[in-house]
Amino acid sequence: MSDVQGEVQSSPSTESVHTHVEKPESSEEELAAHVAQLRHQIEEANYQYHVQDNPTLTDIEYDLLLSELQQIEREHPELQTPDSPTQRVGASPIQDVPQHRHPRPMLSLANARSEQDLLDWHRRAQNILPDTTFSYVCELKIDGLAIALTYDEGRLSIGATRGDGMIGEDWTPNLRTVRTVPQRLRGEKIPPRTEVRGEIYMPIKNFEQLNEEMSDSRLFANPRNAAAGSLRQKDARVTSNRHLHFFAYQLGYVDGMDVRSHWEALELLREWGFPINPHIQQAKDLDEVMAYCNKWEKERFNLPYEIDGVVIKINDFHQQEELGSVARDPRWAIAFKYPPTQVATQLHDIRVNIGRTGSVNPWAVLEPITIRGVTVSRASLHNEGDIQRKDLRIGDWVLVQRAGEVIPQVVKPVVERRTGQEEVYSLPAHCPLCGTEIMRIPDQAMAYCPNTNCPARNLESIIHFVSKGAMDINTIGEKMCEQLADAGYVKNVADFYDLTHDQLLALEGVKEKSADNMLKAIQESKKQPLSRLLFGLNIRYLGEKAAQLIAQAFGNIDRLLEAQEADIISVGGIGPKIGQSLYAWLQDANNIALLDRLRAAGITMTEEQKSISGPLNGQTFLLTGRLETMSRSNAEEAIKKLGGTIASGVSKSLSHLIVGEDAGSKLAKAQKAGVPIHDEQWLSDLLQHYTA
Ligand SMILES: NC(=O)c1ccc[n+]([C@@H]2O[C@H](COP(=O)([O-])OP(=O)(O)OC[C@H]3O[C@@H](n4cnc5c(N)ncnc54)[C@H](O)[C@@H]3O)[C@@H](O)[C@H]2O)c1
Ligand SMILES: [Zn+2]
Repeated sequence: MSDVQGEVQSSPSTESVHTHVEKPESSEEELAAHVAQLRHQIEEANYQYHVQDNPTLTDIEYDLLLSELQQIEREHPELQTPDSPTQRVGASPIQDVPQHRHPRPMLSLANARSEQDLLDWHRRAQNILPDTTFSYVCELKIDGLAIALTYDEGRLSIGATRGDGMIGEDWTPNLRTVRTVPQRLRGEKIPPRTEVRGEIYMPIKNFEQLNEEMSDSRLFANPRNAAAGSLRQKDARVTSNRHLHFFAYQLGYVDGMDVRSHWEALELLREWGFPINPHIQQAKDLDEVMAYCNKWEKERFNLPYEIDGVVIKINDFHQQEELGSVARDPRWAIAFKYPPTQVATQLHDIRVNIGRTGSVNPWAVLEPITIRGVTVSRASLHNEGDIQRKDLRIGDWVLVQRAGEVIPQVVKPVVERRTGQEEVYSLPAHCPLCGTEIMRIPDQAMAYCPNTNCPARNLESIIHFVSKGAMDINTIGEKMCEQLADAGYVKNVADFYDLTHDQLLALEGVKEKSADNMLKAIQESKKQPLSRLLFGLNIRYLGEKAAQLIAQAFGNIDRLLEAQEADIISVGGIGPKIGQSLYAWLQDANNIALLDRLRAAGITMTEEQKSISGPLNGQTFLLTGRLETMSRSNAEEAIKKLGGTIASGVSKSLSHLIVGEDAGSKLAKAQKAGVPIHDEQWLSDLLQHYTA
């Protein structure tokens, strides 16, 4: 029951997963049977969604079923029943949690999906209250779950979920663990009793973290389910660790105080210490409402939490009361819903491609679907570990998400839709391009084709070498790289510098002029600094930023080649993963040979040291011998951070020579040149002085 996401789902009856139900011949009996079936499906979906926090349909599929039922009931009022899901909200509370009867029902919201729907809503209100001008409050529709908090004499006494709208589940101890739910009201005006409503939600970041810690069938589909599943836990300590947040958006009721409008109520809630969403705005007409809806449709992906639409409320409480409600929705409010970011589709196959560092990258072949106006037929699957963690099987129905990010992601399988025919996937044992055995690194989710001459890898790596952030040889594009690789002229990146005019002319479609331009750009690229070269060399994990940090820290390739693994890892911003990978790359004889060829070709292998302004500006330092309390590269970095420069050798202009154990010839040279000489203690005092 309550520790819902820990439960294995019981498989629902199969008809609950077919969303398209054949409408029978319109004989009365058959229509009644159809209605019964629709209701059964909707009830089942409600149970999975509201009680198990684990939807088996997407919202679109659910909404289609519900609106079909609503339409039939409108056309055939004789088929309406008070217990139809069109008349009720959510799902009944579960039995073994204390129940709370809401003094005022907690309703749902009617949906609008277009401007026309909003105009219709407005017209219906206007028909009931002719000659009335409405003003509105626009709010983000936070995708979480609604709760009602009761305060007696200003103290939180009950916290309950919406349940079926009449009776909710009492989760007071768990709600007390949510830090943004006030235990006591602040301020002067404390009523004897009041009820405040709002949304419990989980920020996207925390949702993603939580899902990373979860496994396979326990994955949450979205932050909404994660919030609901995390609140409804038997053990309040679990809830407490789940990073739930709260926004208040409604005054349920208040005893002994006169509040006239929703806007006034929000002000009061703020005074009492409730978190109120900062983006709530008043609107004087539907144009302003529409502008708000349009604005947030685009900007919603920059929010730290998910919203699925905008809620528009008629501001005046008196008007609200006169409008009242119909079935499960108030007439004075409406939800403007955005197109969904998640859609369910079938996973037909999993394929892999080989990246420029040899990484094996699996991707999903999907039954094409449209998400937010774009047809999606493939999605990234990150790596094998991710596929296993999510327990994705070929043939599965999967939830695919296209939210802020451009590349669609497979969120999770819809386990309830499995037929038993699905196949567990494992990566090919051999590289699909060169046949080399795929290598796995223990403790890392990644798999690699270790063949440095793998055609896929070669092509990708030479494409990367000429690309913009790397050597920027802009007259050579992807297509040309393919031609050069196919012709056998470029087998590794050093081959670019041996290309001849005649070779280029021999390629299809290459004329004098373009051959000239290519050679010129290749020539130019020799001036690129060390950081560009390092980034261009396709060293696993070494991105653009890391390459810059390394080049800044070591200044030239020789010092980098001399460095120990620990020296590399100790560079600020470089972790052990990058450090180990770079160090291993630099030890490999093939790579050293490659660097030698590049050096012989005349490529710049130094980095101009960025001058940082600081107290040591204008002073040059040289360190020699072994230091006791810090590594040499750490010390050098600290000096540079304070604006000092590291010299490349002893000269008269050197400001300080720092001498450690077993200092060599530099010491003698410095003594001769009359350079000030200091020990390690002097340096650490100096650094301490400026950094303390
Ligand atoms: N996938 C499924 O199987 C399945 C099953 C049941 C329900 N659903 C989804 O749930 C929807 C129905 O759920 P519902 O009845 O909660 O309606 P709703 O989510 O469309 O709207 C009502 C809810 O909006 C929330 N809300 C967020 N911000 C708000 C604000 N500022 N002011 C007021 N309310 C705010 C509240 O929680 C409120 O209860 C369906 O449209 C469907 O998308 C899906
Ligand atoms: Zn290969």
